[in-house]
Amino acid sequence: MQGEAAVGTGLAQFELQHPAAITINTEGAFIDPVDTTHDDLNILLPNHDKRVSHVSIDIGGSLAKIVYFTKNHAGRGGRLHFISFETEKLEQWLSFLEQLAAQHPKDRRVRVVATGGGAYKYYDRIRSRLDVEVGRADEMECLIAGTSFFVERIPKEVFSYTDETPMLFSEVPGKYPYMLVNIGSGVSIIKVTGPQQFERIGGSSLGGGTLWGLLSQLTPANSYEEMLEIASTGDNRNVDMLVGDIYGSDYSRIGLKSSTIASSFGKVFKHRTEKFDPADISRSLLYAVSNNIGQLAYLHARYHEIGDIYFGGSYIRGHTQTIHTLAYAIRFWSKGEKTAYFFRHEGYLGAVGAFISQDGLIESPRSSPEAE
Ligand SMILES: Nc1ncnc2c1ncn2[C@@H]1O[C@H](COP(=O)(O)OP(=O)(O)O)[C@@H](O)[C@H]1O
Ligand SMILES: CC(C)(COP(=O)(O)O)[C@@H](O)C(=O)NCCC(=O)O
Repeated sequence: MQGEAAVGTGLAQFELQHPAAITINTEGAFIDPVDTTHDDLNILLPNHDKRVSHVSIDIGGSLAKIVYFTKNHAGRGGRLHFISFETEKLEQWLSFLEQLAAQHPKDRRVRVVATGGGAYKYYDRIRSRLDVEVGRADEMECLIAGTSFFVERIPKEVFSYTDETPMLFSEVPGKYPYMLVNIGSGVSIIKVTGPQQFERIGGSSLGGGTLWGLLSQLTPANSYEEMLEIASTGDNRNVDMLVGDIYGSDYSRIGLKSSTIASSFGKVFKHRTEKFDPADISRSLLYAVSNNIGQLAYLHARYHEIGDIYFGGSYIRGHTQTIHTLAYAIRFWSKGEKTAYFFRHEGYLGAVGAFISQDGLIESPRSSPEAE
């Protein structure tokens, strides 16, 4: 992020403040309106004409996210593609990378820029399987670079949430300092004070892996999507103990409405011989994890005097109840003083950061100066 002045100035080039940076021409960039599913949101780059000879992959604890560029056959520009696989299904993402490498012009070999823990864990596997150059880029640096790229360069990427307008594309402040809360398998909270200037100020092990892990034991859901779907039909009041269940009404003296959750899963113990509905359980746990992250985010933002909080990570997955819960938690605790922002490509901050940073080349030298 280049500071307030850079936002909305229509600057065509995105350059990381980094010696190994590459330039992506983002003039006229937009999210393809034809792509309607959450997983298939290509970004069109109508003016990027330079050759791109690399792909990036962010290999996290749960998902491996890939970003790659294809040129338009007819005319200028091209598109950025986004695709993810479960990390443990190694064969799937390795063979996808293999296919991408095979499609590349024979005179220029593709390079892989990898980030996330798997860039270390699976480094030898990727190298031996693909026989390509593999560079590694730091996960936190990539997250911040990707955030800047999306915030500054991609219109209608970042949004805030209100009940009336679940995706509000108002002017994004884009100023420092801001806080990034990345909800992947675990949660990382990062304070960003300038271009590539950041500090990881907190984290939590209660993140996406927790929700998905517990629900895969407690419900018959076979996929994360299925779990989110059933969560949206559930009623958490059958599982959670509300203020009203304890007081019989609001507890207005300390500002708690009767509908406020007093204790997540608090009703289960009393009725432990009953079989609870998986949909109610899913919704309750989704609220519990999201509320907890929302409150943690607020407390960090308050302590560090930060007003703008960006939430990333595949945990969110465009799911309205999750976004609502996080946005509500920030609004409620900050009494409307802080704002939560979300991304349409929320799971790809790190992968996009790796794509534009090219840090990995530090470890494997460039084969050609024009290769990007
Ligand atoms: N298809 C999916 N399979 C498993 N988990 C998913 C899926 N889609 C979203 N998630 C959620 O996203 C989390 C992973 O988020 P991500 O940002 O990719 O983190 P990581 O880098 O740790 O893999 C999972 O723990 C889960 O909560
Ligand atoms: C170790 C991690 C940075 C790895 O990133 P992830 O694969 O979860 O996206 C993340 O899981 C994390 O920050 N966990 C929380 C650790 C803690 O602060 O308690």
